[in-house]
Amino acid sequence: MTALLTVDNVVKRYGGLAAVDGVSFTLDAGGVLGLIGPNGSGKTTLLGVLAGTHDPTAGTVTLDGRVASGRGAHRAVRAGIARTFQTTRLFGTWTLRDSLRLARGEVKGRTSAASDDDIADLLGLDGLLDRPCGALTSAAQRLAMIALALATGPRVLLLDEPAVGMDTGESAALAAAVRRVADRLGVAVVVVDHNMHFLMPLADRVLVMAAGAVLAAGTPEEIRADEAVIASYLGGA
Ligand SMILES: Nc1ncnc2c1ncn2[C@@H]1O[C@H](COP(=O)(O)OP(=O)(O)OP(=O)(O)O)[C@@H](O)[C@H]1O
Repeated sequence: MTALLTVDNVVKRYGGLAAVDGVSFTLDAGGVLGLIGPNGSGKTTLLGVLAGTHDPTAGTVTLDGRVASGRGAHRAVRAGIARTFQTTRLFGTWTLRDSLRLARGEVKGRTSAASDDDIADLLGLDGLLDRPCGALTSAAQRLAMIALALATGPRVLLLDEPAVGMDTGESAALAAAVRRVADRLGVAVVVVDHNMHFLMPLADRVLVMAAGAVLAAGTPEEIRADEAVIASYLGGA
């Protein structure tokens, strides 16, 4: 079986600095890849290349065999790659339902087959569709950002620190929601987060970055036992 997403030797340079330095991995439909590493190791830059906002200096990202990288964010979303950001971006006075309508109309020729109610159900936001986004808790606002990304009908979902600021219960609910999205919609998920209690039980595989390169890749169990990873990043986590 060919992978849904193939990242092949991606490099992103800023002058003399290789923020991403030859990263390769594949991801199947319904798979969840955790992306971890110290501050400045290149995780956000790599997400930017996947999302089309950053042109790679070298290498390619292909979705179902078609090159998706280096063509801008809009074309990446149209191809089926959607992302969320570290900060929430919602109109406070708009309801979640109105926001979903806007998100569905944003990408010509691409919308989710799942209804607003289906998306809300998957994410544990049922009952909140008609509330103004500004009245939602910050955890619900983070889930609402994922709902907007899902409204564009992505095949690949990129999540940039979705659990930041969440307590243990909230991050466990988020992990369960992301798992449902992967399992039921068959969406491939790449998730960056520093919260190992959230990420390790959620991810099928984990990629550890250090200074732009891949330090280690494997199952969460393999990564937890990897001495180089423990020394450089995980410590006692
Ligand atoms: N636009 C830019 N111009 C120059 N250097 C940049 C730019 N964006 C990122 N960098 C540098 O690239 C490296 C990787 O940064 P990046 O933000 O991708 O790391 P990160 O792993 O996401 O960090 P964090 O965990 O803090 O979010 C850092 O050294 C950063 O300073």
